[in-house]
Amino acid sequence: MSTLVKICGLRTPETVEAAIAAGADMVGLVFFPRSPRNVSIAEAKALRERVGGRALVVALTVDADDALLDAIRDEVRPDIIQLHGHETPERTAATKARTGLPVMKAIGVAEAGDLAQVPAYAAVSDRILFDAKPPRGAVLPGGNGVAFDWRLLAGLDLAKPFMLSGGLEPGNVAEALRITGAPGVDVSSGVERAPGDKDPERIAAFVKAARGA
Ligand SMILES: O=C(O)c1ccccc1NCC(=O)[C@H](O)[C@H](O)COP(=O)(O)O
Repeated sequence: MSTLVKICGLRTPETVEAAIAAGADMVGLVFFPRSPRNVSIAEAKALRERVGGRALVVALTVDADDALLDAIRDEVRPDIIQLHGHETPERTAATKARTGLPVMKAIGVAEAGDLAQVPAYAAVSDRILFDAKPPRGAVLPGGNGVAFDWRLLAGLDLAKPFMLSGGLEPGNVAEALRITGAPGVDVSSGVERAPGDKDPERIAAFVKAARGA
């Protein structure tokens, strides 16, 4: 089966079009004001309308309150909510129930022990996203361009679909897929010229490399 590809942190119509033209399955919109990839509700709504049904729209939130979740659900109408903060399994389940949308919970990985929490989240999530834990002192909980040891996921037996992220780029995604056997990959920094500035050529190269793996 073809590898699922998510391009995260898109902010402009041009880069949304580049991701779709490259064949991305999912486009991620970041709702986190401290991120250089942050979008307002109004900007996200316009991007969402542009995407139409050509890709799945993922709304990325970080410990969002109910008001923000409601605004995203009602105005942006994403296909999936990504939870990238310290949401507990209970909060993850409540978010799914409140929004009525599939939920993808991000789990930060640095060592094998970090995987102990996976069953609790897999029970209440539709999909798991394995990402590198942010480096000490990082401002962002994700989108840091840092990889973790992919061998930690080798042989993973998970009843839910999952995606791999963290430090992926056109030049290493095939190797990451070979080691992890992940059914999907997610990238942000690895397809940028600078934080928040996506490069259409790198987006195309990334999708091609992931699909060729
Ligand atoms: O990308 C951001 O700015 C961001 C901000 C706050 C929370 C999460 C964020 N990104 C999460 C993602 O899904 C990224 O695609 C993932 O962490 C991989 O990022 P990268 O290592 O830069 O490819």
